[in-house]
Amino acid sequence: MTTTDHIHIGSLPAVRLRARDGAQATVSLFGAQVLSWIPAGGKDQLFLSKRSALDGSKAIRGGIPLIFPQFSDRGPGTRHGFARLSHWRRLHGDVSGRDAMPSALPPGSGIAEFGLEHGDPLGAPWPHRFSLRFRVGVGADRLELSLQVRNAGDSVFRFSAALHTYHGVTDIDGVRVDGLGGCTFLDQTDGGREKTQHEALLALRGTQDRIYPATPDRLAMRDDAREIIMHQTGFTDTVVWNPGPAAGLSDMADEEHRRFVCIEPACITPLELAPGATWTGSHLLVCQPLR
Ligand SMILES: O=P(O)(O)OC[C@H]1O[C@@H](O)[C@H](O)[C@@H](O)[C@@H]1O
Repeated sequence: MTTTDHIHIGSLPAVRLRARDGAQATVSLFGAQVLSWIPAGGKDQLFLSKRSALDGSKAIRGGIPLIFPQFSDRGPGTRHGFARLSHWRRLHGDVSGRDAMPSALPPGSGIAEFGLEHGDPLGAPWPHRFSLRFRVGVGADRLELSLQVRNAGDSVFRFSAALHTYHGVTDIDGVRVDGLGGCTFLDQTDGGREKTQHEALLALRGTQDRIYPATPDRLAMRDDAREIIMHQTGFTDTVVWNPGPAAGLSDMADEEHRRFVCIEPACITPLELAPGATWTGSHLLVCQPLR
């Protein structure tokens, strides 16, 4: 049986989805942020900082923050957009067939959909009429995420979007990212300079903040215990971020930077959306234990 429990994480209302095979995901309504993903028979794959605010006073540090409509400080609005700071609604009804992407989830998966519209409190400062739908599905070894952006107004708007996934790892030194060899990237730690990644496997050393435009739609992240295969559609770019030891983030404990790497499917250069048009970006994560 699939179940959905309404729970609280800190003081934030959240939904826990449980698939028939025991796989589960927890999604905070604050930000529609996935905070935990446990594949069937496995353990949590996501990092959540011990020092994260969990009361809606600021963005949650960990899980999968949903970035919209601005990436980082690349625009006049809220850093990384208002979606991660907004209170979303759980949408009811049949959500299984609505998505543009064919689902790779097995029968008996847990699925829920969340919505945010213009006019919702924090969306108000953005002067465009929009409708966001975020679908989360979990089952077996996989987590499937799909973000739909609709222009509900009568003029074109531009937006960026990303799924800022914090992959939990045993230790950052043992992490390798596969699939970005030969790709160019903008090195955010070096004034945004364009460089090429010559090595086939990316090792994470010190501070890393890279935007890879036009990435392959399949990447993999490996640490000592498992491999996470990532597929993205709609999202054209990938961001790889780890703050390193010197970042001094107030919502992260000492040494916690060693426990995650962010690999983010993204559209950094703003996309244009015509009135009535819809854009969909999807992300599929598959967890494979290493033998
Ligand atoms: O601290 P924030 O706002 O969650 O941002 C975290 C990081 O997010 C990454 O996506 C950016 O590339 C980094 O530059 C940024 O530091």
